[in-house]
Amino acid sequence: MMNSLYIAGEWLAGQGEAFQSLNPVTQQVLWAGEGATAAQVESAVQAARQAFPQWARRTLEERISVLEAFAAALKNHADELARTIGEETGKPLWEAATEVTSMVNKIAISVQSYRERTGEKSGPLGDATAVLRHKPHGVVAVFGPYNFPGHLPNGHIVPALLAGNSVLFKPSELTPKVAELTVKCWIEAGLPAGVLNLLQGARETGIALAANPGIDGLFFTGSSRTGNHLHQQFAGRPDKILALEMGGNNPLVVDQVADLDAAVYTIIQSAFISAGQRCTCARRLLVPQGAWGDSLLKRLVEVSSTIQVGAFDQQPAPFMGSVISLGAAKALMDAQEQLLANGAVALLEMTQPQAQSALLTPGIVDVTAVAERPDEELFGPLLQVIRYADFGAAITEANNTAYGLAAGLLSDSEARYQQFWLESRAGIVNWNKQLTGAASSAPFGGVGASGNHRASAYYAADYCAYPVASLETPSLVLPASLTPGVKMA
Ligand SMILES: NC(=O)c1ccc[n+]([C@@H]2O[C@H](COP(=O)([O-])OP(=O)(O)OC[C@H]3O[C@@H](n4cnc5c(N)ncnc54)[C@H](O)[C@@H]3O)[C@@H](O)[C@H]2O)c1
Ligand SMILES: O=CCC[C@H](NC(=O)CCC(=O)O)C(=O)O
Repeated sequence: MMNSLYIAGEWLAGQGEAFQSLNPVTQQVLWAGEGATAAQVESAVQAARQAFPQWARRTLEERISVLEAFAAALKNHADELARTIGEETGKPLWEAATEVTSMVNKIAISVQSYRERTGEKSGPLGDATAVLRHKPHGVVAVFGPYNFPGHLPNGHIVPALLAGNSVLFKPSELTPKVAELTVKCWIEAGLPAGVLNLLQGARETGIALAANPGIDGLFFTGSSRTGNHLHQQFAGRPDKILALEMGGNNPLVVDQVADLDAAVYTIIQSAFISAGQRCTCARRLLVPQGAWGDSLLKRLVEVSSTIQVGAFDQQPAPFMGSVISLGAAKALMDAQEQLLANGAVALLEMTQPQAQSALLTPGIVDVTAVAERPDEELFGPLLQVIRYADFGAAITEANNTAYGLAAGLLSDSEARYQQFWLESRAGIVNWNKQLTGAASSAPFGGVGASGNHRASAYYAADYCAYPVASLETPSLVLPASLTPGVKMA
C-alpha cells in the first residue's frame, strides 16, 4: 500500500478505492494508490481546522516567506515537475515547462494582488479612524482539473494560503502524481503541518469533501457539470464561499482580414494547443460565407494537417500531445461521428492513429448544416466551423451558448471590435489575439455556465478573504451633542 494522502503533516495510506494514473500514450502505470474515505476526509478537515488559527495569526510577511520558499522548491524540481506533468497529462515537455513557470510566477502575482485587492487601508472618519482589513475564511477545499494539474490548483492554493486559510487539496484522480510532487514542494518550503492536506481520490472523495460541514469554502476548477452540481449542493449555504471556474463553448469570429496566414496561425493556437484541452480553447470558428472564407478554411486545413502530434517527450518536439485518456479519446471520436451523422461535413477528420494511445490528430468539421447544434464543450482537438452571412449574424451565433468564458474576434476593423466587445457575453474578449494563454496578472473567469462571478487569477484574492470594516478610536468619549430624546444628566 502506498502512502498517498498527506494529513496533519503525515503521509498515510488511503483506505478508499484503489486507482492509478496512466501515461495516456503508452498506458504505462505512473502512480497507484488508494483514495481517502469520508472518515479520512473528516480527519483532514480536523487537522486543517487545528492548524488554521496559528497560520492565520502569522504575519503576512511570514506567510510570504513560506510562499517564496515554495517558489524556490518549484524551481529546484522544475525538470522533474515538467516531466511528471508531461507524462501524466500527455502534453509536450515544452508546454509542461511553461506550466511550471506559471506556478512559480503565481507567487509574486498573488502577493501583489493580495496587497492591492485585500490589503489594509485606513483614513479619518468623524472623530474615529475607518479601517479596512481582510480575514481568511478558515478551512477551504481546492478541487483541481486534470488539464493543468499543477498551475490551476496552484492558482487557488497560493492565494488561499497567503490570505491565511488552511487548505484541503483534492486533485483530479487522473493526475495524482503531479499533485503529490507539488505537495512535496510545499513540505520542502516549510509549510507547517495541517496547513495543506492532500486528499487523493476519485469522485467519492470529492463528494465527501464537498459535503463535509467543517469546510468554510470550496474553490473549484473543472467541468460545468461538476461545478453545477456543487452549486446546487451549496444552495442555501450563504455561510460558505464557493468559487467556480468551469468550461466554455468558446467562439472565435473571423472577419475578412488582410493577413490570412496570421489568422490561420492564431486559429491553430486557439483551437489545438494542449490538444484542445484548455478551457479557453476556441470550439466554434465563425467564418464568413463566400470566397474569402473558403480560402481561409482551405489554408487552415492545409496547415492543420501538418501539425506534429506525438508523445510528451518526442524529439523533435510535437505541437500537440495526447488527450488525457483512452476514454476521453473515444468520447471525442464518438462526438465527431455524431456530428457527421447529423449533417456536419469533415474538412479535416480527427483521427486516432493507434487504438491503444490517446493521441488524436486535429479535426475541423463544418457544422453549419447541423440543425440542432449541441451546446457542449468538446474538450479536445475538434474545431467546429459555422459559416455566417453578415457580422450581426456572427455575433448572434457567438452568443448562442449558455457558456461565457472566452470569445475572440480576428478583424482589421476597430469599429467591428468595439461592436463585438459591447455585444459579446464572456469573461475574456480578445481582438486579434489567440483565445488561449490568459495572463495570471488579469482576472480570469466566465459568466453563464462558465462561472459564478468569482473570477480567479489576479482576482483570486477576492474570494480567499472577506473584508472587515472597523471604526476605531482608542478611548470612548461622550459626544458633545447628544441625539434628541436622550438625556445623560
Ligand atoms: N474556467 C477555468 O478556469 C477552467 C480551467 C481548466 C479547466 N476547466 C474545465 O475543466 C474541465 C476539465 O477538467 P476535469 O474533467 O478534471 O473536470 P471535472 O469536473 O471532471 O473534475 C474536477 C474535479 O472535481 C472532482 N469531482 C468530479 N465529480 C465530483 C462530484 N460530484 N463532487 C465533488 N467533486 C467531484 C474531480 O475528481 C476533480 O478533482 C473542462 O470542462 C474545462 O473547461 C476550467
Ligand atoms: O484550461 C483553462 C485555463 C487556461 C489558461 N488560463 C490561465 O492560465 C489563466 C491564468 C491563471 O489562472 O493564472 C489559458 O487561458 O490558456
